[in-house]
Amino acid sequence: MPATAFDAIIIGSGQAGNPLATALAQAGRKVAMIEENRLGGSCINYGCSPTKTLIATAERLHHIRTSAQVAAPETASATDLRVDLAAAVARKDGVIAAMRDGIRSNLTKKQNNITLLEGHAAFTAPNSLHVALANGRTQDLTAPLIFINTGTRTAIPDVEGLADVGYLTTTQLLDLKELPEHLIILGGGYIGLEFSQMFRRFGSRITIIESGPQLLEREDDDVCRGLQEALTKEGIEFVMNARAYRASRSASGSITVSAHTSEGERRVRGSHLLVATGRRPNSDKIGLGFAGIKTDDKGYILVNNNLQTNVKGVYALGDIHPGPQFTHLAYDDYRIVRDALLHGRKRSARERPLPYVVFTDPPMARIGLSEGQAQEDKIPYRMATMPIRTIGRAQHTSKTLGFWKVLVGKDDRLLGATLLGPEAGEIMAVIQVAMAGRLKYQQLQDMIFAHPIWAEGLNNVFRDLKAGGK
Ligand SMILES: Cc1cc2nc3c(=O)[nH]c(=O)nc-3n(C[C@H](O)[C@H](O)[C@H](O)COP(=O)(O)OP(=O)(O)OC[C@H]3O[C@@H](n4cnc5c(N)ncnc54)[C@H](O)[C@@H]3O)c2cc1C
Ligand SMILES: NC(=O)c1ccc[n+]([C@@H]2O[C@H](COP(=O)([O-])OP(=O)(O)OC[C@H]3O[C@@H](n4cnc5c(N)ncnc54)[C@H](O)[C@@H]3O)[C@@H](O)[C@H]2O)c1
Repeated sequence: MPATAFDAIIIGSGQAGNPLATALAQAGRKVAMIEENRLGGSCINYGCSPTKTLIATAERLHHIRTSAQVAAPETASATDLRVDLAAAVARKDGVIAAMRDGIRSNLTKKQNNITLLEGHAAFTAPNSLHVALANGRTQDLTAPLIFINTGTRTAIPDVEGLADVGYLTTTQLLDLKELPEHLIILGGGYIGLEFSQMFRRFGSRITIIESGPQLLEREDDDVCRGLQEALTKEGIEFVMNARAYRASRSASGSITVSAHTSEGERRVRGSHLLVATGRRPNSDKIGLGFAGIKTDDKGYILVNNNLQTNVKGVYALGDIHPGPQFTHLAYDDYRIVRDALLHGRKRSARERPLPYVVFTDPPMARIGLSEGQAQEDKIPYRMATMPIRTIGRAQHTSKTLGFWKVLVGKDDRLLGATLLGPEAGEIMAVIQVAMAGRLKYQQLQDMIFAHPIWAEGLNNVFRDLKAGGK
């Protein structure tokens, strides 16, 4: 059969691809969207949304268990109260199914006229694709514009025996119906931390094995220490500086992970093992060689500031190109390409703010520079920290763990902030807006915030600014 010609083809129903398909179709382009798994990609099906939905269940359980902290009657002792994991997973499935249905209905809306193909796409030439459809058929397509939005999957580290012990990825853990008795987590990054607290609050014993000297390698030591202390208080165990080299399963079914650590040999035995040591790009099975599309040595597709690959008309959006991996950045990739193609407005993907939040309790949020980065880049700064417990709202709610850390430049404008504490992401957004508006710190210091909200802390956090970097 001859190839079907489109104006634009999108491979992967990710966070950039979905809105781009709609925008291009509404601008009159003939668009095809190809997805091999579930519409909505990782964020909706096995990333952000399912995780945060289950974290909400864990958080509610924690509130009930800790009700005595605010002198409310205790409804059950911490040891008695266990999650109904099957029900929690069913609730999560309902939430994400509704999101997925929303995407399907948008993509298949008659007036959008998007051709939705469910199957695996691979390049056969620079502007041609072959699709192995889920129904067993195949289809060839061509287009002058092709957008690769194929995302990532769990990277599996080189640990002897790992393949044989029946480890879990987050995708599998999110669907588990029976609570692990003791969950070992390989990796203390975003995923390791969020899942550790979720499953701890569900009632599992948790041990995190992390190869680095600190959690969250990009953050300042004091922030990582604060977060580790908070998680340790909830009973999460950490084995740091640990190089896992072997995994084995005993006849009774338990899993043992052996690791060399800075304090000697460690063996951790548990019932389940989650691998959360990073991601790898879904670029290995999409025929990049046939199109001549270049990648870095890890397989991430190289792009210029406008997200164009080295092949004319082919773009790479979202996690598949090198750089930080977040839904809000993938979505911004969509905006960059939409504006360039449909509105003649060019914006660089390199010059954009990078806000992010680790959804632990307390959460950790960051915008702009950390202290470590300011030092590394030799940027002059003044820095102040303020413990959460000094904020009125913290005292009212008994949520006193954490601190805020702010960096100010020579011109009194904000360079960055790292917040560890309740509603950290929301306060970070306030700071982000102040940075976008180029406000000086004194303006936040003197701003009237409603009493008694968390943001009131911004009146005080800059009080003890001191020159940093010495
Ligand atoms: C557990 C977890 C929690 C996360 N939590 C957060 C969070 O709280 N906040 C945040 O900002 N980010 C979070 N992320 C990261 C976030 O999910 C991603 O950054 C985001 O989804 C960007 O994805 P994308 O647009 O690059 O593609 P994706 O959403 O990954 O979509 C890629 C799609 O392409 C499809 N595909 C791949 N190859 C082919 C092919 N050859 N043919 C057809 N289809 C193909 C895949 O099936 C997939 O559906 C989390 C990630 C994980 C794993
Ligand atoms: N809240 C959020 O925004 C959120 C939540 C989850 C995931 N994500 C995204 O997903 C990405 C992947 O998350 P992740 O946690 O898998 O990766 P990560 O890169 O954040 O963390 C991986 C951790 O594993 C450690 N590690 C690597 N190899 C190891 C080994 N062999 N043994 C023990 N530890 C090892 C690393 O030192 C690192 O601390 C993140 O970078 C983030 O972009 C975001």
